[in-house]
Amino acid sequence: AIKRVFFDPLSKIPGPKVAAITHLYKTYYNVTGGSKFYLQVERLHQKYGPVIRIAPDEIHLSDPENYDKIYRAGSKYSKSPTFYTAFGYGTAAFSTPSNELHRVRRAALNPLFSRKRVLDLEDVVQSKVSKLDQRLSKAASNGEEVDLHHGLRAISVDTITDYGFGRCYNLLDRDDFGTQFFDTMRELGPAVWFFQQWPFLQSLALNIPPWLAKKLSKNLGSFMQLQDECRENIVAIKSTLDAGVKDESRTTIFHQLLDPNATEGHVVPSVDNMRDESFVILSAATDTTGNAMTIAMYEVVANPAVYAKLAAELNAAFPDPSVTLSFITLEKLPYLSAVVKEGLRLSYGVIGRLPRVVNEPGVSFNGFDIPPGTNIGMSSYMMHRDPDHFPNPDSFDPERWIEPIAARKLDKYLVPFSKGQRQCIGMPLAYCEIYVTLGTLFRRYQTLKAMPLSEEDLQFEDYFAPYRPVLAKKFRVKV
Ligand code: HEM
Repeated sequence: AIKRVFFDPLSKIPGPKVAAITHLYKTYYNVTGGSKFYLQVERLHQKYGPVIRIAPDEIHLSDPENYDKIYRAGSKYSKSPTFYTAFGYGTAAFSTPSNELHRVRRAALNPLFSRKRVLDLEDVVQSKVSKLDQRLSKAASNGEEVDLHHGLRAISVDTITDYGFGRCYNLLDRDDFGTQFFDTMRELGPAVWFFQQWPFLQSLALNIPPWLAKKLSKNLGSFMQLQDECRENIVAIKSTLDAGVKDESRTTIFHQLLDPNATEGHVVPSVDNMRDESFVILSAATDTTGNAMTIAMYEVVANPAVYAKLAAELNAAFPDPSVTLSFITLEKLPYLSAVVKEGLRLSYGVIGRLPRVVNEPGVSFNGFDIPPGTNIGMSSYMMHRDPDHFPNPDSFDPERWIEPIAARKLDKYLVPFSKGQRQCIGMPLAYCEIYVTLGTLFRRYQTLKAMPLSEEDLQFEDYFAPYRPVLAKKFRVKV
């Protein structure tokens, strides 16, 4: 403890002494009180300034001008192994600390998630939105409420499983929009904080026999079942390809990864590695996109002036409410775009920090020298709420994005997808989903009423993606 506080190369970095001494400091905030370490980090910045020490080997920065120095194309910073290994996804593009391995894996997956490919497969997104539209229309006839919290998430899950895996989970067809799937993802969330603190727990958890896991928790059991089904899907695609049978199905991430010529240096991963890759993509696509759509829709419905302005813009662009609203037309609408940006700003993508490792010969931020090997991170939560760029940051205010020159300057500080080489690969798909969903639903439904939510209901807990508290009332509308 004395060494870490007084004789460590990070000793001069301000912060609480207990955080300098032990990782238990961050674990405490991560696992108690609903996982709100991101709020504690904000409080520490208010107290200690723009560079703070949040763990024996970890620094957090709040000055928005530093973001592009860490998260940029060609950055030599690599992902923090201690942070990302705890997700348990081995060599997946998301979690691998190695920039070299990441470059090859990412290059193999890129064609599937390019903007061109998204435009080619826009029908997949349109078909999911159309299902939710039908559910709303039916609810309108029956005078029922609709659970949009889960309905919007079901769009993300059905889109990625259809688009990426070629096997749609069809949550939009279920009466409750597949609530159990989301409960499962949420239940597994806190594990990552325990695994970071005590890595042996991760080895134990990964070696639990499936029969025991199913007995321990219904959600864990259903997660393992999803994994088994995913594995079977990969094996089936692999056998078809190995047998040289012409595969008529659409290219999936598995076709892409099974192709030894996918990109230079690509080595076909094992079936389990591919299953991990697909699960990481599924997790990455679900609550991030779901949160952005939920926040944007809730705020529009709760704010009559915003709702009226958006409806007027959509009515003018699409005089016939029954047509298919194309993504490329929707993304050109200035007010809808401002609503989308506010939805992304206040849903944060990943709410906590994205730790990277400082490489040789070290670096200096805001006058503090930081040695190589230190974990360093910033967060969209702090970026998106910086009052210098986003005055009154908690207010959902599309007007801040309307004046084009001011908006272009603000774009630099909007980082829900992060930036640089480890930026979200699903960004074009996410934009397509968000625009088509908001555009279609707000063109068709202009008198939605949100069931009231309290401040507690609207809090976020940090399980990498932000989650509403288990007991919070969720976003429901009366049509
Ligand atoms: C609004 C929606 C989304 C947001 C805000 C978002 C945000 C992010 C962020 C911040 C990262 C960087 C994480 C880090 O540095 O550790 C990331 C990475 C990633 N996201 Fe997304 N994401 C969204 C949707 C999606 C979708 C639809 C997919 C499906 C393909 C996806 C797949 C991924 C993957 C695979 C990575 C890892 C990329 C890499 O390291 O090369 N995301 N996302």
